[in-house]
Amino acid sequence: MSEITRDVVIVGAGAAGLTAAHELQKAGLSVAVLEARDRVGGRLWTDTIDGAMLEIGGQWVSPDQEALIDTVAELGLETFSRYRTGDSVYVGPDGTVSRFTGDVFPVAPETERTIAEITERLDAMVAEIDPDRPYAHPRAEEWDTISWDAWLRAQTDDDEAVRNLAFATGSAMLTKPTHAFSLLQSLLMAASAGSYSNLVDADFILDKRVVGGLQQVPLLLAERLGEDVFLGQPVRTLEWSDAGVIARTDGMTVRARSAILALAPVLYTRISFVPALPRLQQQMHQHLSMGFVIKVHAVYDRPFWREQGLSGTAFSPYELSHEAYDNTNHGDERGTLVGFVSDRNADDVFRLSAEERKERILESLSHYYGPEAKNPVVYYESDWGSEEWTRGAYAASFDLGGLHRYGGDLRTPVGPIRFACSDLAGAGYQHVDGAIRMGRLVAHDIIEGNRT
Ligand SMILES: Cc1cc2nc3c(=O)[nH]c(=O)nc-3n(C[C@H](O)[C@H](O)[C@H](O)COP(=O)(O)OP(=O)(O)OC[C@H]3O[C@@H](n4cnc5c(N)ncnc54)[C@H](O)[C@@H]3O)c2cc1C
Repeated sequence: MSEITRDVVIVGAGAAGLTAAHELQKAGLSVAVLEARDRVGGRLWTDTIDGAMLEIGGQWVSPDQEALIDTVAELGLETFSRYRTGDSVYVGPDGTVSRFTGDVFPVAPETERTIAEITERLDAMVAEIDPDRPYAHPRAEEWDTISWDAWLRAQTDDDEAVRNLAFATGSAMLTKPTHAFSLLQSLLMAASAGSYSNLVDADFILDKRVVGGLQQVPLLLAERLGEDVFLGQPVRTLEWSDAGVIARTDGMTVRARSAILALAPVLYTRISFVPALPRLQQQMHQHLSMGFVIKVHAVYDRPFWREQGLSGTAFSPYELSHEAYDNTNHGDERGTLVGFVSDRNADDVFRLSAEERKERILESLSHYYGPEAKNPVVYYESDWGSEEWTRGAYAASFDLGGLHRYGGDLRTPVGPIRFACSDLAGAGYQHVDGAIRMGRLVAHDIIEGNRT
């Protein structure tokens, strides 16, 4: 059992924790980062599976994600654009496959008009939301007590319009059924990316990737921190008082003046707090839950869809894989498709055998790209729901009514304990950018506190 003393102990070596640690160290404070897994990066994980480099976790960088863009540049990493030459594909309610360009789905003119009108309304509402304080909007309570689905259905009885509008923040982002979260939560998701229109624009939100993989961000940050990062050290107990904290793992004890909890909020309950966290936090944390999505990787000997003039971008709220993209690695001759199976669809396919699940998912991809999609040379499903130290994907959000009730308290420190995670962010919410912003924010709070 080793025992060390530092200024700050950071629990979790994801993008948020490592950013915080790095900022604190630059300011001259000593840190220890305790990580449960035997690797750094958390929800960033680049690995080689059957000879193919895959982004098992987060990968895309969009132009509004300035904190991530700065970090990527500062670490000397290069980016490349997602392949997007050619037509996108949309599968309609009766299974009809249509090609289109731009970000307007090829639906009937009346449905298109309805989608455009509601999008305009949503953009206006999103413009009024401060992503750091969505709960402060004068209509926060009203908007937080109606589900995203119910609000959309109150705007129009055009089911195809509702499904297309719903999935941008539903299956594609919060990855929960649209009856399970509020309109306000949906507006926050959009506000965190600048507007609802930005969120539905795949060319914006899924713009660039990092050559060699996004996990290099945490790997390089950890390299700078050197021996201050301790792997395989799940924090079991956190004793706290005004005098400081004592974090205990199975093999280590770290005494520090402050602690940063840089883990998904659904995992706070895995730590025994001594004394217990205040009533408010104990209640609030129960109203946050993880979304659930399977990220499916299918690698082919060549990007065959490009030969048919397809960009690889494909959408359908009626398909098992509601969206899919060309995810070919930089400079790779092989072609990779990435598809996503979200919320209840993910539940359903995980009830099948692995073989049946693969068959169903590839069948869905073949509706977009043709029968060749059924025969990848490498097939892999990112299954974050089974990861003990994450328990879902992409991130956590409040259940219906939780955001206006608890949002204002989410980041409030408890004694010497601060909270940082992408799931608590405003701008960049649920994204790596948000994790970096939160890491910087809590680090600067501690640095400022030290000066006064
Ligand atoms: C499949 C998938 C695809 C995604 N795609 C994108 C994308 O394209 N672009 C994008 O920007 N974002 C994407 N995201 C989201 C993004 O990856 C996350 O928002 C971000 O990486 C979260 O960083 P974090 O540091 O806040 O949390 P995490 O990465 O979850 O880090 C928390 C760390 O804490 C550790 N930990 C937990 N409990 C303990 C404990 N008791 N003791 C010690 N350590 C503990 C965990 O092991 C983990 O390493 C995706 C996520 C997933 C899962």
